[in-house]
Amino acid sequence: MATQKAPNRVYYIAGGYEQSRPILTGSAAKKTFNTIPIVDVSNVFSSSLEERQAVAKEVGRAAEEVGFFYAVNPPVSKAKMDKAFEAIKKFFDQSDEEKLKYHVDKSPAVKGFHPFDKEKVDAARRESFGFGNDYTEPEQHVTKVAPLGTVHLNQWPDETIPELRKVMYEYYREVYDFGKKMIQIFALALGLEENELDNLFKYPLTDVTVQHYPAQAEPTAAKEILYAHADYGALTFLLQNDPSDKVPGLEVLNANGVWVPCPPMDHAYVINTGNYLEVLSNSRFPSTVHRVFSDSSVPRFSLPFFLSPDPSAVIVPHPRLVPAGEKPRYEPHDVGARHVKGMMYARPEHPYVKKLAALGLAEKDYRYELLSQPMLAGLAE
Ligand SMILES: O=C(O)CCC(=O)C(=O)O
Ligand SMILES: [Fe+2]
Repeated sequence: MATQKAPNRVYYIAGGYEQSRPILTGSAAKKTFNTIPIVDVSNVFSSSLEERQAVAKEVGRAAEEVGFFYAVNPPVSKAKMDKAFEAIKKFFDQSDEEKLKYHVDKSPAVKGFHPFDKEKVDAARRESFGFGNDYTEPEQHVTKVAPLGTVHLNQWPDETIPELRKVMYEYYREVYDFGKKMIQIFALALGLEENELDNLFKYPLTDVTVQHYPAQAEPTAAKEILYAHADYGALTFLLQNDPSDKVPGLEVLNANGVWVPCPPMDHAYVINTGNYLEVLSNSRFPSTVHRVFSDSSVPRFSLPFFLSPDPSAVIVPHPRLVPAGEKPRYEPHDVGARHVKGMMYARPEHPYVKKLAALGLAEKDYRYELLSQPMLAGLAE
């Protein structure tokens, strides 16, 4: 974080770096969004290409102008969304001792429970529980069976809250299918063939990271409880608290440096494009900056599903989206290598990261199997 911040600029983290932009007012203000668009996605699985194209057109407009939209009528069961929230609340309600049994330090891919950061007393307070792609789990065998030598990445409280794994997977399977379908919708939105991006998302990296921002005993002025950032993956599908809880929170930054509220909407997703789609689209679909801003007078839960390309994929601006005679705006992004690098940067104290660092590998040799198949990487237990 920079020490000196100019009052007329907004600061955020994007692409792993702190960046900033001016707050533009009066005649300097640009034409930009002031609300989050709403797209009815009930036709994404329609058998009619025309109907899917119609959704894609609206998605494309929202992605280009805002980078965020509410997806109403998604093909994911409302009851499954509700059950996922209920079970996860039960998880967070447990004692610290119980929750710490699933500490992210115990997973080579940093899945599990992430406690409050005790050192940052005055900063944003949130704890989280995450799981994602782990093809050793039978629940994911419909997608892929892990090759020999793959270790468990996820951690589940099967003994204390057996329903957590069950309901999370019931939810996951639906949001996963929706996510893959949305990749096709985004392909159409970019003027590509519907299945043209599918080979980049065959066995994608996924993360469901449930966030819990507890209510604070002492009321404070509203502040950033999740720092301003742009998402790293391809697409994020966010569910927030039940809107009847009246918990505001998410805010999206427009081109004038103004924060636009994006409060919960009943059983609707907030979908936003992350860095990989920004690269793929040669910046037509920006990865828009957002934050969580709240006075923390009420607890807040959020349930994002992060979809990234396959760890073996290398993402480049699609050749048909780079104007003739121009250079692509981005260098190739090696998904697996970036994932490992990002983890090593963000979690230098993680026991597994320390082992990895001790190997002294060159960044070009980073690959996802270093996490999922440590034996093959020479990191046998
Ligand atoms: O908690 C939220 O609603 C936002 C979460 C988010 O932006 C993120 O984890 O990237
Ligand atoms: Fe985010």
